[in-house]
Amino acid sequence: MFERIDYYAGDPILGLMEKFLADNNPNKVNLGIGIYYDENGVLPVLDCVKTAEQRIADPIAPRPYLPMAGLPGHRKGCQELLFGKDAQILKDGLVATIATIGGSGALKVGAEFIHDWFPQAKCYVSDPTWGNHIAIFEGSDVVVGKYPYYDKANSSVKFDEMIAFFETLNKNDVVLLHPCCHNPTGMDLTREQWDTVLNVIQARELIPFMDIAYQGFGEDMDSDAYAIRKAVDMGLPLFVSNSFSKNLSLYGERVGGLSVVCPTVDETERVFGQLNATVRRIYSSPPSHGGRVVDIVMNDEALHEQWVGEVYAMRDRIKAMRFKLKSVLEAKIPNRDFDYITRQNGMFSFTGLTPEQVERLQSEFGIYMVSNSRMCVAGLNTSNIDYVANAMADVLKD
Ligand SMILES: Cc1[nH+]cc(COP(=O)(O)O)c(/C=N/[C@@H](CC(=O)O)C(=O)O)c1O
Repeated sequence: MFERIDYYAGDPILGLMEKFLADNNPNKVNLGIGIYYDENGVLPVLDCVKTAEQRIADPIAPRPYLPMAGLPGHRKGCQELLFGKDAQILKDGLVATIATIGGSGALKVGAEFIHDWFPQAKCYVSDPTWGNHIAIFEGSDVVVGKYPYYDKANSSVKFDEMIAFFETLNKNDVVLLHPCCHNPTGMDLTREQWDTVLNVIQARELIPFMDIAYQGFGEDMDSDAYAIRKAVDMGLPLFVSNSFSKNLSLYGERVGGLSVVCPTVDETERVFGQLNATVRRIYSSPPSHGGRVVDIVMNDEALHEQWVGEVYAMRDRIKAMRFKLKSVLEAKIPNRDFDYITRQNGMFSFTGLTPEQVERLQSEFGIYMVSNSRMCVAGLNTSNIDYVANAMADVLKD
């Protein structure tokens, strides 16, 4: 009956987690999946979340279905985080926002929407990008292409090639963009470059789809949303998927959002309705527990302020690890350029190690990176960074 079903090769990121957990090496270090670990190598529960959880736990409340679009407070939290608390488009009711099952759920609903209502549209992702971008859009029968993005030789962005490529695209083609903290390269665009990108998108009448999964880990909450808000200022139609997995450290609660900025209130109503219809036919409604945590933290002024401070503390620890790793590697291999480590932004560093070198780190040292050489810098801490740097120096020297 099922003998013709293909074996699943596993996910290059999630599969790595399983291998890491099964590894008995006492010195093993997990630099694979994009998860923030604290200085003690522990996945934190944020203090603002602890308070929210206590409010949810007492008094304990029933767990009815949520609306298809999720809790209004979750949706409002997404909108104010992405567009700014006083954004005119929010006052004018021009944003259709649903709470989703993480950023992945947001991308899936967005991909289904594009397939259903823009059937001729192709979706172009950066080369390289987060692998699941391709799987999610292809899984919704959207044709996926790649736009030039990362220059491995110079650890930089192929900006001119990227723009030239966008100039060849057709009206309503979707371009999937990382507003900050690019995954997997960590290489972000400057504000001037974003302005140029958005001008080309406007001129070619492309559809920008911005996936922001690390807001607050780059510069700050508002700066990290520059591209989003600039697109709004330009009056562009815009899709934004966001994730609270990393910046609320709520990975397993599956909380995110999908927002669509529309030209008129009528179009907003139409889009919002179809987003709801799409949710209903995929997973019906989002999870309530995580949604309530988001609602409480995002809408309680004191908790929101505490949350921002906790995100910036995570951001700053990652930045400190970048500088430390760079200095240790420079000391060990003086003739090699490690500037990329501190030029890159957010949770990831694209180390440029070869697949063989990545494999040696794993097999000989128990250090896990994604096979494309992406390192989750948040897995580093003062206890393991010398071990990691020494191992990297060893494999780089041979
Ligand atoms: C750019 C991006 N977008 C969306 C997601 C999905 O987030 P979620 O809210 O958990 O559904 C992730 C997760 N990335 C990390 C984990 C994963 O691969 O699922 C990663 O790149 O390691 C991203 O890196």
